[in-house]
Amino acid sequence: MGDEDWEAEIIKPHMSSYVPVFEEDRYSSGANGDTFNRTPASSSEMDDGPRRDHFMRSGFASGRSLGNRDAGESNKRENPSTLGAFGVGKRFGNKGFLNDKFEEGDSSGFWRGKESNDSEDNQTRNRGFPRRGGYQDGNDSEASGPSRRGGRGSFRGCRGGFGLGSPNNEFEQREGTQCTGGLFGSKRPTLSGAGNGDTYQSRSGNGSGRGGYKGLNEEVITGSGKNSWKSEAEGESGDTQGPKVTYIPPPPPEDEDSIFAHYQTGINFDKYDTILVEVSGHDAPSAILTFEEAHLCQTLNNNIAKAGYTKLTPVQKYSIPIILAGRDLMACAQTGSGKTAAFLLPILAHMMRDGITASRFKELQEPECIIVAPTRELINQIYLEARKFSFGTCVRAVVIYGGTQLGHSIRQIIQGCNILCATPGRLMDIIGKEKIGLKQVKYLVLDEADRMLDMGFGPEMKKLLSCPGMPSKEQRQTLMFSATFPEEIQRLAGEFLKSDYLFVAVGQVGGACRDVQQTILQVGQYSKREKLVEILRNIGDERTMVFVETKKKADFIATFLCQEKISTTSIHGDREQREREQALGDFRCGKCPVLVATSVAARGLDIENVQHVINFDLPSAIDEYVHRIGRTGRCGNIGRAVSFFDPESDSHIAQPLVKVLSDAQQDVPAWLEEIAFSTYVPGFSGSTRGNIFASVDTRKNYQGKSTLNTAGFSSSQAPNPVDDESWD
Ligand SMILES: Nc1ncnc2c1ncn2[C@@H]1O[C@H](COP(=O)(O)OP(=O)(O)OP(=O)(O)O)[C@@H](O)[C@H]1O
Repeated sequence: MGDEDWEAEIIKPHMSSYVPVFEEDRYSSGANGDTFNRTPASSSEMDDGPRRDHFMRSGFASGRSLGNRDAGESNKRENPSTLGAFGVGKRFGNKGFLNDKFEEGDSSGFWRGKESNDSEDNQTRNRGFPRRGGYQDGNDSEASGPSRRGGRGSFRGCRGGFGLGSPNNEFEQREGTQCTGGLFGSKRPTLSGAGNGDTYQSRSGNGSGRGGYKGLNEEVITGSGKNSWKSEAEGESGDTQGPKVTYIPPPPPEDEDSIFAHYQTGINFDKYDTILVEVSGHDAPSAILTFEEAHLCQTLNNNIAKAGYTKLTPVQKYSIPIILAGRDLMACAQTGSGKTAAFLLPILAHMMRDGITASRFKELQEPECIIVAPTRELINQIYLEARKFSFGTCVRAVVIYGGTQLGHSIRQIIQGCNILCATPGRLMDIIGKEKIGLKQVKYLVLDEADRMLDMGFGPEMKKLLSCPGMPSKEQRQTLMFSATFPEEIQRLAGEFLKSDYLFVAVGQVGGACRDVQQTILQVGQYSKREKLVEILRNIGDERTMVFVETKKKADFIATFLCQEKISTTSIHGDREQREREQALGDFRCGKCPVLVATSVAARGLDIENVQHVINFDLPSAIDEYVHRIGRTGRCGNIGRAVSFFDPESDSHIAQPLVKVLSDAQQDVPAWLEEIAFSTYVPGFSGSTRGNIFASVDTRKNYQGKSTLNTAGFSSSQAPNPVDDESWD
């Protein structure tokens, strides 16, 4: 299918065939083995350069060499300090790219209207304005950073934007209505996309394009429209304009086998011990080497054993004693290395020690612990972990998130709630409904903390902390975890933490997991689909996540792959929650071995046996790249990530990408280095949100020393006192 077909494809969505799954007559290459193409970029991978005009788009074969003669070569990086060479700043033959740049939506209208970026980060604002035919306007990037195609800078003004009246929450707030007090006084519909006129909404439901979805557990009711900034509560309870969400997620299985189901650690699990760990801040407790040293209660130890954990990961060795000692913590460790248990286990241990009694049925629940995460699927996963580790105790964990019936969330809570796992929008709604009181909160956890504090969720987090009853930071324990921690976000985080918080960095802050073999292929946008199909056919049935930059593209690529008889499903923010969960379920169980996803699935998701990640589109920010490829290569298992690099649109990421590859001791293609040189920016940060390569606790810029150790050996602490003034 040529690119000229894109518009036709999208304007006539495959309503009957969507959700795009082909189970029968499913393509099988028979290549279940290790047939993945790891050959460095060959000339055929290079000849997909930008086309001079639209006519040239027909047919994928008419590629043009980009003049990067060394594209077929790659350099094995032994020395991670490649970046020192960026000062050369020489230019290679890439400048022609710009001259015949093709604007993707020019003829199709698919991405027309660049100012109208409706990234999920931005939806709050964009949905405040009338839109027409969802496929004709705007870039619908879900990128967590500013969109690179057209949307660039569109919300830069929000940077560090605490206090802005216009929350830009990426995935969560989109479900509700809000912002009336902000820059954009309009409301958004409660159901994603439903009611905004997006023509393809109908694909998922009964064909009615406007608020027409009515699924098994859902109905759409138009509310009356009372003004309030609050996002979901009113929307879902019908107080405001917009449809009411009545989806009730199925309860998770209750049997012990399902609760403790887990996958095996991989061959590189023991190599975690060789990773350097840096602890900064003063009086850090020593790391522990074994679970026994944590002196957890018997029930917890039983649960740990049933979960298949026999050995601590580095982030657990350091974080568990720190949390047990009652200290605030910011911890940064590579994707898939066990951060969830690193905070859950000591919190549960404290709760058991404190003799938490089962909270009984009452209208207002006062949880001792609140955990927030940026996406619904992730918070649900954290909840399942909390349920697993608290099995057999009287600690009750509850999960609430957007896209589900508000009444269902309330019913879950009033049955008793010690640990509340929530997405921010739903949490604020429930607090607003006075179903949750904050007075008893002793532990506040921000998972994916850099995301939770950036311009998307930062304002919501601020609101949470200023809610009546929320204990001050001196009276609660605040814990932040992520695989990436841009400097700028670290500074913001200081506001939430006690001044003597500890910072644990396992390996390089913001570094990619070394168990993921990374390959970067130079592929022009019009050759991407062909290349994708080629790779997926080689992969066979191995589980693969394909990341694209926009929701519409996710639909399109999923449909395209189904047409190619590759069993595929998709997850993105314009899908109903029920569909999202179904898609994830189908992917998890292997029914659909290919999941096309936007950034909504980039962080935190822990899915067994994901062997490949393909970046069909590279993200706009390098931290996003690190999280995406971290969906594979988890817990010591080996994974592979292939990224299509289109010089026309991706050169901005070349430099940080080279650094991530070098640091992870991956091959760096010569052509990528050339592009990185030619786009050299002095003092580059690698992220739209500051330097993700903060190799250390940013306080060290002010205070001096920290401690460096390999995991498992306790550190000698002699750091200087923190400059309180900088943080409070
Ligand atoms: N000590 C351990 N022994 C065995 N398995 C473990 C251990 N710790 C964690 N795991 C498992 O490793 C997997 C990854 O853990 P987890 O999801 O907590 O990683 P993460 O560091 O939070 O990743 P991400 O940065 O992607 O969010 C999970 O399946 C978890 O159950």
